[in-house]
Amino acid sequence: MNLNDASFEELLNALHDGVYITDGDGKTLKVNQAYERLTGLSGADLIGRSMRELVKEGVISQSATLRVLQGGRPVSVMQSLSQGKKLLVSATPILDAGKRISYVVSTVRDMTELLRMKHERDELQQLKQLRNSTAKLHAGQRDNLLRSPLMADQEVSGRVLSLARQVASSSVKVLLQGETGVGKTLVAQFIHNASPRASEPFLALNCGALPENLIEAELFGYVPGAFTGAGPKGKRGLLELAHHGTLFLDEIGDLPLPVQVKLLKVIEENRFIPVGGLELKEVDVRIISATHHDLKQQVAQGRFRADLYYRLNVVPIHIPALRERREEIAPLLHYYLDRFNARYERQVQWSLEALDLMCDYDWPGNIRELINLVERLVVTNQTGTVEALDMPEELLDLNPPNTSDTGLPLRKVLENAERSAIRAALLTHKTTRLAAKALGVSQATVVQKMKRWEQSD
Ligand SMILES: Nc1ncnc2c1ncn2[C@@H]1O[C@H](COP(=O)(O)OP(=O)(O)OP(=O)(O)O)[C@@H](O)[C@H]1O
Repeated sequence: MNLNDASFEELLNALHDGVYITDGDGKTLKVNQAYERLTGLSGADLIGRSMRELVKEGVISQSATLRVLQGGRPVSVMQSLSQGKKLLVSATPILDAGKRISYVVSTVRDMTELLRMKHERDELQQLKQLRNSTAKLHAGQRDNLLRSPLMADQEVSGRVLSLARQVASSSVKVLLQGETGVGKTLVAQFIHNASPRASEPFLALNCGALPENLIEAELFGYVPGAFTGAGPKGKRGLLELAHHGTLFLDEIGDLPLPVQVKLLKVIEENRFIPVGGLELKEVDVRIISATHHDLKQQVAQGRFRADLYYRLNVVPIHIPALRERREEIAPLLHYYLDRFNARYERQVQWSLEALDLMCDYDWPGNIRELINLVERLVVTNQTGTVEALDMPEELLDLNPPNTSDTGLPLRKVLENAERSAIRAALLTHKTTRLAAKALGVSQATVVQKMKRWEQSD
């Protein structure tokens, strides 16, 4: 077929991709209409012109044709046009009988749409990962807990959960206060799940876990090249990813002051500018924050902005420490024993002595500490029953001895007397609980002393 043939021309113009044909010296012979449309260049200005000249004049930025003429092999290059279009140019040499290049045929494909779709897919992936990492925070127990929140029938937790349910329906800002491990994240997620935003993302950020610049990048996102090390594609911030949903800001008391200023602005205006960007982004995000600090005290010390404190603290919910709701310890112990028995296919039980000790303990790490201990006791148990003596040191050390008088002969005498009294009581009553009762001391005291003797013997 002749290149100037009308039907060849028609065929070229029917193609969706652009086509650019040169001869073996790089002189332009043909371009199709799709090429003109994609590049905005006119065939009339190109035909007959040498590719070298066109590149020199800046009409074409990167020429795949010239590379083919130099290397003799097919080449693909990505061209960026000033309107933001991205074109994939693939050039192929056509050889004559003497293996010399007689034509170079380039096809030009608009990748803008495809790249946009890929970018969207990447962002979706990023969002999914964020959701997963948030969900993973609670080791898979969260969903069940949220559907039928445990301890809802207990006085203290019942009060917390009913307040949480009340505030769920509006987007009012809630500040959750309580020690580590009391269930702040769980309550935040419970509020989200009971709210009209339930089907939208729930994303969490621990403000104490990252340095200032990274917190900013996480919250507000950044544009490409915003700072050294910024990804080439930029990144959407949690505020944008949580659009229509809920953003849970844990350890808000650790938020650096400059970021507090920016967050206040977002709360007041519902919009923000990503790091290094110029464009304002509008967002609709419910913010729930949490802290184990006394934020009011931090305000007084100038470490937390008063205006932000009042904005975030519209409804304060205090979640008491586990030792302030002791009646919940035993139900939690049974609940998590069942969970870990099922997970590890065990049938471990609590002895009454062990249960007593755990119910007397103060649990400084609250429910998280309780969960970890139950898991450890289930996994390491050999006999099917967790006994008082299986308890870790910190649970037994309820009445630490006054070490200043160790070594006194009188102490030794008393210790020996105690030892024989306890041994006798144990022989008679069989369990530490009953022996302690008979001796008029707490079970913990008996267990603690036995353990210490065991170690010193
Ligand atoms: N009422 C409850 N019933 C059962 N498990 C609970 C309950 N409340 C919290 N938990 C569990 O206790 C663990 C700690 O809870 P959570 O992470 O919500 O505490 P937190 O106060 O957010 O802790 P931190 O301040 O350290 O982030 C989680 O595994 C959670 O599922």
